[in-house]
Amino acid sequence: MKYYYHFVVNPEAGSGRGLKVAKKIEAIVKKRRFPHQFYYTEYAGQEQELTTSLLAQVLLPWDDIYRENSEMLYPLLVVIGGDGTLHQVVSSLQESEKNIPLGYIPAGSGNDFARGMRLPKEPEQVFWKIAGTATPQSVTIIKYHDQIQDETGFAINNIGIGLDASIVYAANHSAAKSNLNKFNLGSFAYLSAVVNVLFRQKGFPILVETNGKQLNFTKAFLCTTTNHPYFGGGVAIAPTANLNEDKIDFVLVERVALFKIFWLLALLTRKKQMKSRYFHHLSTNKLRIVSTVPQHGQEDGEEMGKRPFDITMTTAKQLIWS
Ligand SMILES: Nc1ncnc2c1ncn2[C@@H]1O[C@H](COP(=O)(O)OP(=O)(O)OP(=O)(O)O)[C@@H](O)[C@H]1O
Repeated sequence: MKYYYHFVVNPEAGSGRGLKVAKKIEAIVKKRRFPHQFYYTEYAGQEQELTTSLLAQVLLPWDDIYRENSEMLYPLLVVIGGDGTLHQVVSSLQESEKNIPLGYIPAGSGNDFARGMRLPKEPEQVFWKIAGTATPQSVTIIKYHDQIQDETGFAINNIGIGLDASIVYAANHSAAKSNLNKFNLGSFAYLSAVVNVLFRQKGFPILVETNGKQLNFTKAFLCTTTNHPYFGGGVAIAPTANLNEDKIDFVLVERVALFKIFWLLALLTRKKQMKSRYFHHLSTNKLRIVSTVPQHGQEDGEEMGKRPFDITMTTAKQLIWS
């Protein structure tokens, strides 16, 4: 089996890193004469449109038969971009219910999914790993349904209600981001949003249901469901989570006095957060979270809006060429 590579690229990911990575990969596939085509997005959300048209025209569901067929030119979708781009493409693939695999070459600023997958750092190495793979691996992602909005979706990293989502919102809407992005200092906007929100985010009541048990928290602060350890650009919030297990991990941190939050952050940097009694963690394959007080939500770093939630999360499977 050989591949016809279909590269969907967000050139803007990682403040322009997407384009640089795509050019490196283009040099390889041209030199080696690998059949390929590049599709560059020109605006946010176009990656979904491109995926939908590739689904209709060229992509084929994976079947082990292809592996045996040396004459076969299998159409392989490869995403070059950050977590947000990957989120959009995977959502389109999942909605199609066609069991389509994809390769992923990270080029964002956070790259949490790539960390969870333990992909090599250099894009060329990631490409050669894809090119040398004969069969995709099945990884666990999150499927959700929100009862209130009757909305279904998928996440490749995490879904958060509360602190992390407020940070995403604040960073996206901060004056610092729009002024500083052109100098490549988006991370300053992120840091200032973190500090700002840490001071302002209040505790909120939340109900969690899993395995027939109900847990009530009166002062939730950070409430995140994840399928691998990392969030927020490399913070190992759930160190024991694993993409290859049919489980999702739920993490809740209670609102406590500010000095205790800084203590918790210090524990977090050493992956010792489990020691705190304000840190709660569980691993499951089905979870319902109810927040009647409107809170910001985020899915893979994309805003879900400020709203009440009654959200049920289960595991889903995505084939990754790696
Ligand atoms: N050509 C484009 N111009 C502007 N935005 C785009 C374009 N193509 C895609 N997008 C949008 O950019 C957003 C962010 O992309 P992405 O997450 O891949 O990059 P990033 O934020 O730099 O990386 P990370 O999420 O890993 O930190 C996504 O919502 C995506 O839909």
